[in-house]
Amino acid sequence: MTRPLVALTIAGSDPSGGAGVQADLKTFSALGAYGTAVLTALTAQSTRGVTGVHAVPAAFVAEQLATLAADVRIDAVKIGMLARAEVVDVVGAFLRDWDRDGERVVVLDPVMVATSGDPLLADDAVAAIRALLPRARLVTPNLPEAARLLDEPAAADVDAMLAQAERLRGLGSAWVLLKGGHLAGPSAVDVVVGPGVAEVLTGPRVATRHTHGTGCTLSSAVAVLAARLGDWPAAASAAKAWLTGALRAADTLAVGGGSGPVHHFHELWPAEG
Ligand SMILES: Nc1ncnc2c1ncn2[C@@H]1O[C@H](COP(=O)(O)OP(=O)(O)O)[C@@H](O)[C@H]1O
Ligand SMILES: Cc1ncc(COP(=O)(O)O)c(N)n1
Repeated sequence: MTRPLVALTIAGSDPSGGAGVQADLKTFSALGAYGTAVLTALTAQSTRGVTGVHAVPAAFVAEQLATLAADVRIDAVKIGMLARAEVVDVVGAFLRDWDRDGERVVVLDPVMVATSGDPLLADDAVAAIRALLPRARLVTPNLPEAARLLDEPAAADVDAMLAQAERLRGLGSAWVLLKGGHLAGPSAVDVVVGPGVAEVLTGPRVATRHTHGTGCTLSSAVAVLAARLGDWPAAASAAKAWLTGALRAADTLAVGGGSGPVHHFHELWPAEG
């Protein structure tokens, strides 16, 4: 049997299990990768929203990364909520060392605001995230995050998304997956752009309010699939198709009274009853 890929998430905790590190580890597991995790922040969070954020001291994030990387060979890194500029800088320093040649699988989801609208990144940390972009191979903003990184109004259609994704590449990552989940319409449209590539990924919009953690889940899936397939557009489109399945099965989970999680194990668990 071949050795499973080892994936690392550097992200925050969501106790409700739908987003953050919990979503990332479920995604890695569902896709057949071994999951490791470095915690950057604790949130007090449910499907209804975030009531508090407790950041991990930056020096202790650095210690977690150093201890892990000294022992475990990591095939793919996904970065999510970083909470504060000091933590962003620590992750940048880690990547400078771990990814000296700039050729490893590094996916950065520039998490700024939860689905519920609660802030997950300090206002003064956006500049630090911008400075981290060149350390990632792929960046996966949603529409408000892309607008904030570029200091522009949010894209309102697919042409504007393609143009913004290309401008985001100018900030330093070779590939950008700009997610259009926030655009209304019968489809959920994302775009992926990279060297000589501009693709529109169109999927059906699933009629569910259980979209908590879709961004975390997608970026983790792309990280695993990119390490496996060695191809960013193929990884993005396979990850989106898998996420659509997780959204289709989301209502069966019925976790919490707000915007609940997607079903990460939709391909593995038998239906109950
Ligand atoms: N109702 C839905 N049906 C199908 N796909 C969706 C739906 N909502 C979001 N998506 C997809 O989920 C992913 C995350 O999208 P988005 O909501 O834009 O990001 P975030 O969770 O970071 O805010 C994207 O691939 C998007 O197209
Ligand atoms: C700890 C943590 N990290 C990230 C998100 C963003 O979630 P989404 O994937 O819905 O944008 C979250 N709600 N909580």
